[in-house]
Amino acid sequence: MKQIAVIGAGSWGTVLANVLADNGHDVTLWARKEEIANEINTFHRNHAYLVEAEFHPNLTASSSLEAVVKNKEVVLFVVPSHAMRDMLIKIKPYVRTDALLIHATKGFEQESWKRMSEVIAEELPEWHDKIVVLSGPSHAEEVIRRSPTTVVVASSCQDSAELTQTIFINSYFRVYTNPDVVGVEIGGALKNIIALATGLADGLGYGDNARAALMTRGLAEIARVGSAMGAEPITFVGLAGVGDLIGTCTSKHSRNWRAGYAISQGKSLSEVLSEMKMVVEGVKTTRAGHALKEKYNIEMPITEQLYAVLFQDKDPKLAVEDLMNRGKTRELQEMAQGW
Ligand SMILES: NC(=O)C1=CN([C@@H]2O[C@H](COP(=O)(O)OP(=O)(O)OC[C@H]3O[C@@H](n4cnc5c(N)ncnc54)[C@H](O)[C@@H]3O)[C@@H](O)[C@H]2O)C=CC1
Ligand SMILES: O=C(CO)COP(=O)(O)O
Repeated sequence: MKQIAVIGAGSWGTVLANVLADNGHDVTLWARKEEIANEINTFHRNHAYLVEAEFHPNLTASSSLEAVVKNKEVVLFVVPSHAMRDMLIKIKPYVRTDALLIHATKGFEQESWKRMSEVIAEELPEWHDKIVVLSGPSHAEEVIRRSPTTVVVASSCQDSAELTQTIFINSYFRVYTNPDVVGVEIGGALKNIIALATGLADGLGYGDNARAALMTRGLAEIARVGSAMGAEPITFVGLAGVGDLIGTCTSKHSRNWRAGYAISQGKSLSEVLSEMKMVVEGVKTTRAGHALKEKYNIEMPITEQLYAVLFQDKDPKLAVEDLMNRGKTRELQEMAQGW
């Protein structure tokens, strides 16, 4: 049994905390709002994020970072990417020197375009080679029902990856290890761009062929930029790549898919974001993907078109036309750039 702190009481943080509590660990969840902590402690519920779920009684919550993090053997970060650095700065004084650090955030830091483990390593350098990332096709709404789910945990430290696997794995939550931190983080983050694009295409009524095209050609983009950034290409055919693309681009649970769908129905990006109570990482990640494409001089046509739709008012139908009318391409030669 481990003493575990979970930072972030949104949908994913709460559900991961509940998996750990199911596994017999003593789990304390940090909630930004005191009323959410009180609701979890009193009613074992967090209705703002998970309407019907009732949590394991071993799961308690607090809005005091010090109380949550101090003396904990494991600290799990599940805040949106834009909040990661700020949270790290705040918890730094309380983290035990031998704590296992895990994050489950899918995104990049804005402007620096750093991966989340790079941000953690900058703020907590003693952990630079031991950080673990948890990713894969895992919608909170299904994990809370204990529906069979598979995820991957990546770390350059095999012991840390295996310890994370051991504390999370159970009969509904199967955990694989992978040493490729870069690939797992990039796959998990960039699939949100493709999920947004798929929501748009579905909303425009383009159908199954277009969705399959976006997912497959999206994977090629992810593999190309991922390889350039040092990922193992084979990771992208695993859970953090193909797995999460399928899970997100075909799911109505996906906030990214739903945001894309809403934009296809004529809503502006700011309307969509203000109506959605939960984080839509793919919007900021489209900016990151666009910047990475420039930095590594890589072709990412879907990312480029989505960027134009989201931030330059391009008509989504015209974006699809432009994708379809690109120059002729040789599939194998082009795919080989990523694999
Ligand atoms: N919801 C899901 O099914 C999954 C989510 N993820 C990833 O997990 C991360 C968190 O997502 P969710 O829990 O779904 O988001 P959410 O929108 O449900 O909750 C976000 C949480 O972060 C807190 N928060 C927001 N801004 C903050 C700030 N500036 N400082 C501190 N706390 C802040 C909110 O109060 C809330 O508790 C994202 O990177 C997401 O991509 C990954 C896999 C599955
Ligand atoms: O990453 C996720 C599932 O694996 C969650 O995706 P959304 O943020 O689009 O809901």
